[in-house]
Amino acid sequence: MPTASITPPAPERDRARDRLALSRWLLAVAGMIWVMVALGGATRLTGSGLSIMEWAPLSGALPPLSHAEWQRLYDLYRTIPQYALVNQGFGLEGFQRIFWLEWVHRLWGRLLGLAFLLPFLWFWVRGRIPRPLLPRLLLLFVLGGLQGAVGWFMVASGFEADRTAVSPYRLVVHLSLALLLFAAILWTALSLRHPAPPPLDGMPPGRARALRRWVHAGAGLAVLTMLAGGLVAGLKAGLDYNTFPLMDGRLVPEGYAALSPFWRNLVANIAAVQFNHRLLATLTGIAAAGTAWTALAAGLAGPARRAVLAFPAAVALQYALGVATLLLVVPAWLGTLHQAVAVLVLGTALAALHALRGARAPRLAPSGGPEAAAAPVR
Ligand code: HEM
Repeated sequence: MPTASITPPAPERDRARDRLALSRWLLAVAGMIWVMVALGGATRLTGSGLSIMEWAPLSGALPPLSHAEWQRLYDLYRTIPQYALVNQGFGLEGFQRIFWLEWVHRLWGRLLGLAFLLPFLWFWVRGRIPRPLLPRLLLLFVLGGLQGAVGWFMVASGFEADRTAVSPYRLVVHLSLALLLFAAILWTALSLRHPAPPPLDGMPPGRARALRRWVHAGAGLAVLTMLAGGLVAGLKAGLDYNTFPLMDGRLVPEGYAALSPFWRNLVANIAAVQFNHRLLATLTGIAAAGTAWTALAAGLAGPARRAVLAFPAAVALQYALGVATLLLVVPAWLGTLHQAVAVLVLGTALAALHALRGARAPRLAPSGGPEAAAAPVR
């Protein structure tokens, strides 16, 4: 196994260059995760997710190359309830239509693994990865592999008797791990690129801390909204109550507490799950508005201003997309867009928090200087 001792440690002045190169690589990986989430949404919404009934991490990289192989996969698919209950008799052509998206989704996952592993090994062998960063990168790689396994665990739930879709809970786990990976990789990339927080010019410390609290609240609420959104998607709850803001003429739907014990409503009751998603989204919107108001009123300027204001803008867009998705009864393209923009919301929240690190601690070395380049990656 290669070690950092193969190449002598990079001289001090090269560290900033290494950090930039590492950050570019990780940003590209984060971008690929974003595409992966969008592909996952499209796969789910076009009913393609259960079309490949085998987990073959290596040999599955090749699509079926002969008629016999297509027929074999189609015959396998015909054994599951989704075929009998949803796609009965749609023929080999119909099967091929749903096959490709799932195949591309899995292929993209393999490419993502390579886009992480190969540059990682290259940087490592050349001694360009700061030592404290190594365990984090290794952990991220393991988590990425785990995500593949969780994906299969989720898909396998869709083959069970009487099921025509995957388990909503496994879907939420799969979505959560994707968001966690995206967040960790983006944060690491930002910390490599900007080891020191940007100055919060002209902002009194009290105001800066208040702003940071708003963004924190907004980011936490946005994450909860996303998890609730995963349940809405998993239970296909977007196909009911297609009015806004009322649900069946009421602000809180009548069947909110229909299940017993009560906690089951939070995860298994379509009315409650959809209402909770709307409520959390609205609270996220309020925190985002508070963020924008505080930043503008305090006259936040420079790069921190751009980073902070991008968050409320992304939330506003996502809110509007959510309402449109609901009113139009979840067309696949719009549902996919809503899922993809959720990642944008998370990304902008993290970028805003990253830009506001200076609000919680005294400033470190000036951005880009040698001391900054040697700073630990947080
Ligand atoms: C901050 C605002 C919002 C965020 C971050 C957000 C996030 C999400 C996420 C992550 C999903 C799940 C995607 C998946 O796992 O497949 C989702 C699904 C959904 N959201 Fe939102 N959402 C927001 C606002 C809204 C609003 C305001 C509405 C409607 C009133 C809405 C309606 C829906 C619907 C109907 C689905 C299910 C779509 C499907 O089946 O693909 N969302 N949302």
